[in-house]
Amino acid sequence: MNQSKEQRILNYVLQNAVRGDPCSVIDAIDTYCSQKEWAMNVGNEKGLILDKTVEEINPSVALELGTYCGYSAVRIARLLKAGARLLTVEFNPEFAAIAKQMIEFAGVQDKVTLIEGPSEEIIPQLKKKYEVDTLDFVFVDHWKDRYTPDTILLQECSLLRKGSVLLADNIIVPGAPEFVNYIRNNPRFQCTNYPSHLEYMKVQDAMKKACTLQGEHIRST
Ligand SMILES: O=C(NCCCOCn1ccc2cnccc21)c1cc(-c2ccc(F)cc2)cc(O)c1O
Ligand SMILES: [Mg+2]
Repeated sequence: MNQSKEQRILNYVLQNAVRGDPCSVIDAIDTYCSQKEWAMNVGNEKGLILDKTVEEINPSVALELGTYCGYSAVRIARLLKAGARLLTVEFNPEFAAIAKQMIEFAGVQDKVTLIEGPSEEIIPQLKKKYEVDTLDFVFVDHWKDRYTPDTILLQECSLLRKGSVLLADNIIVPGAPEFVNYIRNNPRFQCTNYPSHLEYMKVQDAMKKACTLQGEHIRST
């Protein structure tokens, strides 16, 4: 049975990166995916936008929707302060298995909880099963038609507070038009656009940051 692309990416990292060195893992994935086989990691250009957003927020509790091979989980986790944690959700079991090995090789496993399953099932479990109060940061990078329903679900589950920040990948390619429409017209969010390029390509893409202006509050009247 021949190997999957994701297995080849992991093998390349195991042979070319340094165990316990997250930056070498990130660089190895970017090298492989720009020279050998394209893959849907956020990549280095958008990765720098992700880094700056994480450093700005310095989150204690972060959520990622869409782990894939673990590239952005490693990117986020390497920047987290002692005691801070990242919960990352992956729907595809094969991808989750690859990501688990990637995260462990990078040495960030103590900061990362990898959860396998659909976001619409996992999000309502975060408070009770995963002992989350509210989320400081959410990186949204899963099915593009789930960006809006899951942003609504996060609010319904009282997981967003005043100041919680969402960062969404792929605003242009593959695109998340209904999310752009939803978040732009929602007074609860303050948005910022970050034009960039599709990972490893010269194609235009963008990320959108949405800051929550008001969290869960008792509805007056
Ligand atoms: O599709 C993409 N990502 C999503 C993966 C599935 O996510 C499924 N998934 C992961 C957790 C999770 C939790 N609940 C439900 C579904 C859940 C994605 C696609 C492209 C892309 C751009 C150009 C192309 F020609 C082809 C592809 C680029 C990206 O950066 C992406 O992120
Ligand atoms: Mg993406």
